[in-house]
This record gives sequence, C-alpha cells and structure tokens, in this order.
Amino acid sequence: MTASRDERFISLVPRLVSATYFDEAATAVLQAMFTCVEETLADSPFASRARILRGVVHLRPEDSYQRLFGIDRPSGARIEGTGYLTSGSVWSWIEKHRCSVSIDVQRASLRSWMPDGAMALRHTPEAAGMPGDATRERMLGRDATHVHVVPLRAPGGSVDGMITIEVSCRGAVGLELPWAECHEELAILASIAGAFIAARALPLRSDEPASPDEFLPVVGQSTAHLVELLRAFAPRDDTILITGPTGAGKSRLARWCHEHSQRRGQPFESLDLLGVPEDLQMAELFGWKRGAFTGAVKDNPGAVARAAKGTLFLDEIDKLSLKAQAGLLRFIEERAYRMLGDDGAGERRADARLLVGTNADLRAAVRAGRFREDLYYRINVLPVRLLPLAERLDELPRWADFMLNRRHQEADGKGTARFEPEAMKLLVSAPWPGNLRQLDNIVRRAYALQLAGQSGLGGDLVIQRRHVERALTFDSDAEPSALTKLLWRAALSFVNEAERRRGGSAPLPLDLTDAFRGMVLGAAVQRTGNRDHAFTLLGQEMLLKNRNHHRTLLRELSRVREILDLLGGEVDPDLLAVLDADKEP
Ligand SMILES: Nc1ncnc2c1ncn2[C@@H]1O[C@H](COP(=O)(O)OP(=O)(O)OP(=O)(O)O)[C@@H](O)[C@H]1O
Repeated sequence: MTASRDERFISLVPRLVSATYFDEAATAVLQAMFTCVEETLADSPFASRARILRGVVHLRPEDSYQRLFGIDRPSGARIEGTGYLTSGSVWSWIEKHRCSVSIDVQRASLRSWMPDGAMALRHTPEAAGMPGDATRERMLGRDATHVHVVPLRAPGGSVDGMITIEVSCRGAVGLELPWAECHEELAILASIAGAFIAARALPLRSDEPASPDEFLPVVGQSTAHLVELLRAFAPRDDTILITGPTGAGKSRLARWCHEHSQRRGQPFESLDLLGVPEDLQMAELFGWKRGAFTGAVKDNPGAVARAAKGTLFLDEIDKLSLKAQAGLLRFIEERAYRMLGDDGAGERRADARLLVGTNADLRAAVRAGRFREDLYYRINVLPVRLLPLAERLDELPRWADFMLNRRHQEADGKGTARFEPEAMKLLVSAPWPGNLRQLDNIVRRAYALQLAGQSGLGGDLVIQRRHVERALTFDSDAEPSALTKLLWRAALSFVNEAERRRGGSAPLPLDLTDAFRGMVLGAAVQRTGNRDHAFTLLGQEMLLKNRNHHRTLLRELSRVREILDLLGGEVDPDLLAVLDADKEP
C-alpha cells in the first residue's frame, strides 16, 4: 500500500465524522474514490483517453432507498434529477454476492470481484447482474462505457447500499480498464464510508427544500428525504415500489410521481388488488371481451390499456395470484398482453409506466413461494418506504390543518377553520394505527361535532378539544387494538421518564403506575357525571354496595396527585376538574 493510499484512508475518516449532512459524507467518499481511480488510470495505457463522468452513493438499507447522492466529476456539481444508475439487477447481484462488479457497458460483460479473491466474468446481456437494455442505453447515452460498483457495508456487515463510478473511455470498449489495480482500495474506502454513512441516517442538504404542492400538500422533515428521492425517480420510466402501512398515503404518492413525470397529462390508472378476487385479476388487468366469462356482458379494455401512455398504479401487489404474476411479468418484459376471450386479435401492446404499492414484506412472500422472485426483482428497481403517521408526528399538525380546511371548503364554510391548541395537542398524542386515512376520518368527525354544537357556518371555526376527544373515542371503539397501543405507549413513556430520572431527581418507582387506576376512575366520574354510575361502569358494584366507593375514589385520586406532584408539568384541565371537585368535602 503506498503512502498516498494510506493518507486517503486517514484523511477520509475526519471528513466523515464531521459530516452533518449525507451530501457531505457522500462527497468525501466520492472524492477519495475519484482520486484513487484517476491515479490508477493515469498509470495505465488509457491515461489520456479515460475520464470519470460521475459517482453516486446509493443508500438502500433493508431494501428500500433512503438516500441518493451523486457528483458530476467534470463540473463537481451535484447530479440533478434523473442521472442515476438504478439498475435493479446490478443491485440484486451486489446484495447477493456482496462483492464489487465492473461493467463494460457496450460489450455487456460483467466482472465480479469475489470476496475470496476469485474473479468471475460473465458475457451475455441477459447474465444475472447485468443492467437491462434500457439502463445500458441510458448509460451509453451519457457516454459511460465502463462502470465500477462497490458495496456499501454497514457496521454489522449487512450490505446497505452501493457506490457507482462511471467512466468514459471509448478506446477501451472490449478491453479491461485497470480495475484490478484499484478495486481493493475502492472497496476499503466504501467500507470506511459505510461505517459512518450506513449507521447514521444523516439528513440530505437540499438546495431546493421539498415544497408542498396540490398532490403532496404536507412535506415535513421526516418525509423530505423521500420526496427528494422521488423527485429523481418520478421522471424516469422505471418501476417505483412504494411500501408503507395502509392509509399512509401510498396512492397519493403514486399520483404525485405521475404528475412529476413526463407522462403528466396522460391517464393515471389505479387498481387496488385487495378488492379484486384472484380469478378476476387477469381480466381486471388486461381486459376482457364480451362473453369471456359469466357476467362479461360487454367488452372491458382493462387497467393496462386504460393506462396506455400514462401510469398504472397497482396497489397491494402482494395479493396478485401466481397466474396474474406471470401475466404481469410478461407485460413488464415485453409490454405485451392478451385480453381475456380475445382469441382472434392475438397480442396487444401498451406503453404504461408501472408504480406498485404494498404493505407486505415481499421478500418474505418470495421466500414463502407466494411471490415470483423474477417479478420481485423487476418491480424492486426503485423501492421507497413511506413511514407510518406515528413516525412523522412533525407533520401531523399540518396534515390535520390541511384536512380540516379541505373539509371546510367542501362544506362551503366561510372564514377559516382551525383547531384550538389543546385539541391539536390531543391529536399529536393519539396513536394513529390507521395513519392519514384515520386522521382524515377523525378530522371530519370532529368537524361535524363542532358544527352540531354551533349555529351555521358563519364565521371562523375553531375545533375544540372536547370534540376531538369524542371523535377519537368513537374511533377507538371501532379499533379495539388502539387501547392496547395507547397503554403500551404510556408504559414506554413511563420507563423513559424513569430512565431520565436515574441518578438524578426523585425516582419513578413502579408503584406509581397505580395512579392509572385513579385516572380511569376520575375519567369515568367525569364522563358519567356521577360517582355511582362510574363505579358501576367499571364493574365495582361491591364497593357501591358497601358504600366504600367515596373512600376508594379519594384514595385512588391521592395517588394521582402524588404522581402529578412528582412529574410536574401541565395537567389536563379535565383531570384537574376531577381532582378539584374531590377536594371539596
Ligand atoms: N397527498 C395527500 N393529499 C391529500 N390527502 C391525502 C394525501 N395522502 C393521504 N391522504 C389522505 O389519506 C387517505 C389515505 O391515503 P391513500 O389512499 O393514498 O393511502 P394508501 O397508503 O394508499 O392506503 P391503502 O394502502 O389502504 O390504499 C386519503 O384518502 C386522504 O384522505
């Protein structure tokens, strides 16, 4: 190892340590790699002919894109928009074999630098790991004749992404660029970077912060990086796989991608496979002719044909039957399909860009034999994950305001609509298993309750806390697991607080959780407006019978006071009212 290589390793570390943005960390490792490759090329027969075009860092842990950043070598500028190598097959090869690969783009050959030092050369365009025709064409279009790809390893050893270096050297087509001389050093640089980059989800510094629009009205810090990624992915024709829980907004995000693609203005067709029985999936996708099956009273072109020239969003793709998976794979590979019952016309073609959504773990479905592996790799080109609402609480107040104003406009309301601060606090502290869809329902319900309590839609509308509380209560009736989730969250908060106090102020012992009984009793007294009813509601008739319930309530509420004294902070006004009422003789 030469001194300059040592220096490169040593000088990279402090740059990575001090990086506060992903861009900075990625720039540091790319610059070190550029220098390494340039020095190697300078000592080779291609010295005067080869030039580096660009380098890109792809961070995709657990198989979904988290960050993407690239530098255009000649200008030193950040790569904008669509200029990224996004070959699903290269990624799947790297992930599986955990080794670097060098690609001769024109000759369609792929050299793998196996971890045991062996080297495998594969020559056909169809060979596993080789980028598909469209990706190769794109690379050649920007004069990239050779690409070297290095795995990005996380500290635990998992491969959490890759770094790609594109070189242009027309004179070397069919010849070996000197990757043999530098691939080890590049792998070490990537490993050093991986230890920092993959372990920390550094934010992306964007010159142009993600701005909300009609199709994505709220973009907070927690989704800004996702929107940034989608800005690069949306304009391409590759498939985007959007994973995320039900109701988180996958369909809307798919629509946003369509609106930010060249296909904007063309049809956007959405098919939710959850609602389509397996035996009708082929028909819904590819259409049918009249009489193709019982009930087919007239021709139906199918979702693929309706999406022609535009975009087709297939939600809940994991629900696709194996038969329909085969049909979809064929459509993706050849853009060809057959309509049900159309024996005469033969094959049809449609140019539709595919976007796919799921809440399931598709890899697990592949392992279980429920999802075709070849189809998985075809749709897993640009995977992104939409977080559940509970993990993007920074956005929640803006979503709630947006949904409230949307409802207000639908109702032709005058003036403005807003939540009072206490109502908003309640929304932020709720668990949201149903995500944005649930929030929308709650907002609509609270709006209706508020309207019912005041006359007409005249002036500004301020939604009060009690209406939100009632709306949430209705909702938790419909969602029995919500209480368990809330209890669990409360337990976690309790433990967090106990930890925070460790070694410092008064401890928070387990016994204080008894205060919860007092709070439940207090809430029941407040809700029923009567102690006897509250005790009956909570199954404590025995205490009532013995007329012991007043004393019990006093004792339970004293525990509540104890914990409030210890914790301090703001106390819910309703709880205060119960406590104050009990002070009176
Ligand atoms: N960008 C958005 N603009 C406006 N409303 C949104 C947006 N995203 C989500 N919502 C609200 O959340 C609801 C659920 O969104 P969406 O249907 O996109 O979720 P999803 O993740 O596709 O859910 P599922 O998988 O259950 O179909 C919408 O009906 C809407 O009320």
